[in-house]
Amino acid sequence: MGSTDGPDLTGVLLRPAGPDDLDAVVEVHLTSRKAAVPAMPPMVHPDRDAAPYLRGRMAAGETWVAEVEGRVVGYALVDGAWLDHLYVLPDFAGQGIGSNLLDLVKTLRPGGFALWVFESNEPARRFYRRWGLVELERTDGSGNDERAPDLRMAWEGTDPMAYLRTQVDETDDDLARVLARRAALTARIQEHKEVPGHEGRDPAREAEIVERLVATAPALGTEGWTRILEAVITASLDAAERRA
Ligand SMILES: O=C(O)C(=O)C[C@]1(C(=O)O)C=C[C@@H](O)C=C1
Repeated sequence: MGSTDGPDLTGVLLRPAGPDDLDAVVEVHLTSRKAAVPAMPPMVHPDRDAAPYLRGRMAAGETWVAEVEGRVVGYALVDGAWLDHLYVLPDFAGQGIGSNLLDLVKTLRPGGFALWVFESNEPARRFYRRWGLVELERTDGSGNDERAPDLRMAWEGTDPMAYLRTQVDETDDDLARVLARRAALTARIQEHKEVPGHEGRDPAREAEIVERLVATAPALGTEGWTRILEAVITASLDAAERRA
């Protein structure tokens, strides 16, 4: 202990990882990840993939290790505004090492950060909630390798409004790209319709679309999705007519 490399929050040394730490990080990752089953779904990639994967992740982001008596027992990997990994060896769990790593990440990212946690991983969700993270978004798991429902949790940083507004802005940028793509398709469809444009609207087709939207994202409800689709289709048909 007593190194000046990084904060020493509880007598456990936290220090930035170097290339020589790869093997130890892989060991912590595999051991902790496997011990977390069944709270986490079983790993879908073979153990031999862990080293090249983690080498790449470590090169892209910042990794800090927790060391006890010269042994790496935990690590946190941050990339941009994402906490990609936070693992502590099971034998060293419950000693505050995870919360020390999390505290460190808060000092590294005072503007806030997010992470993905499996919905089934109650212990991890409880841990993050306890240290002030909030659940921002749920997915059905179709976007992760394990195909298991997960949640985006965030620490909203020292200025939560600024963090959340940045998140809204990024989401609006995504939305704009998706809606432009959709509007272009609506415009193309009009070229193939006997009665194109507003006059040729198809209420049955629109009801089907609403049903799918509700199934994909129930939070906004049938009423909400009906209004949104109405606005999207109206604006798209207007744009198609202006272009025609
Ligand atoms: O599918 C069609 O018939 C379309 O014209 C496309 C579209 C849409 O944008 O989704 C637009 C208007 C119709 O009422 C239904 C759907």
